[in-house]
Amino acid sequence: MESRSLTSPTAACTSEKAPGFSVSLPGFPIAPCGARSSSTGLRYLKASRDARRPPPASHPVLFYLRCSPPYKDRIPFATHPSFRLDHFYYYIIFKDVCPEFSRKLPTILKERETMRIDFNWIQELQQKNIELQRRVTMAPYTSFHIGGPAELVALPDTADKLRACIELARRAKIPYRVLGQASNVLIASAGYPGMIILLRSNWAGLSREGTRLRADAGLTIKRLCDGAMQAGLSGLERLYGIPGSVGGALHNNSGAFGTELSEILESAQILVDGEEKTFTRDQLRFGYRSSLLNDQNHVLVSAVFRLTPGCRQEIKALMEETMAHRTAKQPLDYPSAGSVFKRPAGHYASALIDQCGLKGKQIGGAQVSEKHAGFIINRNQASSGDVTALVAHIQKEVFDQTSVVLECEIETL
Ligand SMILES: NC(=O)C1=CN([C@@H]2O[C@H](COP(=O)(O)OP(=O)(O)OC[C@H]3O[C@@H](n4cnc5c(N)ncnc54)[C@H](OP(=O)(O)O)[C@@H]3O)[C@@H](O)[C@H]2O)C=CC1
Ligand SMILES: C=C(O[C@H]1[C@H](O)[C@@H](CO)O[C@H](OP(=O)(O)OP(=O)(O)OC[C@H]2O[C@@H](n3ccc(=O)[nH]c3=O)[C@H](O)[C@@H]2O)[C@@H]1NC(C)=O)C(=O)O
Repeated sequence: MESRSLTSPTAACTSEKAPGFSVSLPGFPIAPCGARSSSTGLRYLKASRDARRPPPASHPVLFYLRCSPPYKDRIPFATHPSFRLDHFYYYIIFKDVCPEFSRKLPTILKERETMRIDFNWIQELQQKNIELQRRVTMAPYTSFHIGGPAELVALPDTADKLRACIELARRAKIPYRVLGQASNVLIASAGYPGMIILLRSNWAGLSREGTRLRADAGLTIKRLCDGAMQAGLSGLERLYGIPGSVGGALHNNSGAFGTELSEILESAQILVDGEEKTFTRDQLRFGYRSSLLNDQNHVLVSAVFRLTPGCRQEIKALMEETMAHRTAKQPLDYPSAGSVFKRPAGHYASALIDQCGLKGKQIGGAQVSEKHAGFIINRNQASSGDVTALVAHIQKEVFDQTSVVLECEIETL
């Protein structure tokens, strides 16, 4: 009975990405998240991060652990001060498959009672006056309106603070992501087990130097375009309406209507392993929806765009035309993350999806837009699972019917 209950969830475990840290209890090394320990003979199930319910009474659960503080009082043992706060997963350990652990647990708990809970990393950030929020539901921060709680959201407003967030996350082995407008990401409904560093209005300066504009990474593309228009500077008209930030847009070399943002980039200030460096456009190795910023060690701080003098009225008119075109073609009245798939060589993903008869296809609350097949819209309280199931369905159908592999443009966290 118990071994049956272990079988299928184990498969689910292995399919999940290992976030790069592990739980360790003295004397009982537990394998990194997403894997099963066999060398110690300790078998365990890494439960869904959604698993906030106590396990059913029929399960001989010895130990049910989730280490992040907000829920620890709901879960037996997790309240025990012996567990470090450097991991965020639930572990269900079954008594029968782990008699040795069961026997040693009281000793382990006693040993660890003397250990200090490691809140230090959060305190260190607080001491630097970095704005922090705990257990933030991410859905309202995303263009998809999907996403469960992130353990920590940090809103640094200086380069030193940004550096401190990244350094601490690395030192404490906490997963982290730098996000802008979160318009190109799908955040798991179960939440993000680490720190989201948000660069938004806290990081959104814009200044003019002749025909150049210097923009901070968190500035929205809309504000950048508005700034250019007001300064009578041309070059950004076709990018008007792109929903992201300068950082996110350069990260994936965003483009629309035949223009890519990188085309007008002159240089960029980038944090590389804690050190701020200046990169020229060529050094950033821009490609279709890719750049050097795809490497997580490179975080854009600010960018300088070289524009050309133009007529303010004409620039404004072209921006309005671009926006009207977008509104006519794209389902902007529903939450989405824009194009879900990159254009495969020689094809348009949207056209292939359309040809395969997938417009309107719905799984749960997620639907292939009837207006533009390249978009998945959050039609009705979609979960991240609805979206990923629909993505998989589209990829399979398109491959079966056309032999073309569709690669995701959106990033899943
Ligand atoms: N053309 C269109 O109509 C649409 C286009 N998009 C595109 O997606 C872009 C996403 O922008 P945005 O919403 O702000 O991005 P997101 O917040 O969605 O982040 C997307 C990725 O960009 C990276 N990123 C964000 N900020 C930085 C930074 N300062 N330095 C380095 N990497 C960064 C992150 O990488 P990591 O995880 O490694 O930290 C993240 O994975 C838009 O600007 C647009 O280009 C989206 C929707 C529609
Ligand atoms: C929305 C995004 O960017 C968009 C950008 O707004 C638009 C406009 O320039 O061009 C790209 O979309 P796209 O590849 O779907 O381009 P579109 O011009 O809209 O459509 C391409 C082709 O597919 C056809 N098409 C489109 C939608 C549809 O339902 N059916 C269909 O057959 C169109 O007729 C056209 O012949 C960008 N996407 C990618 C992955 O390159 C984004 O990156 O998130």
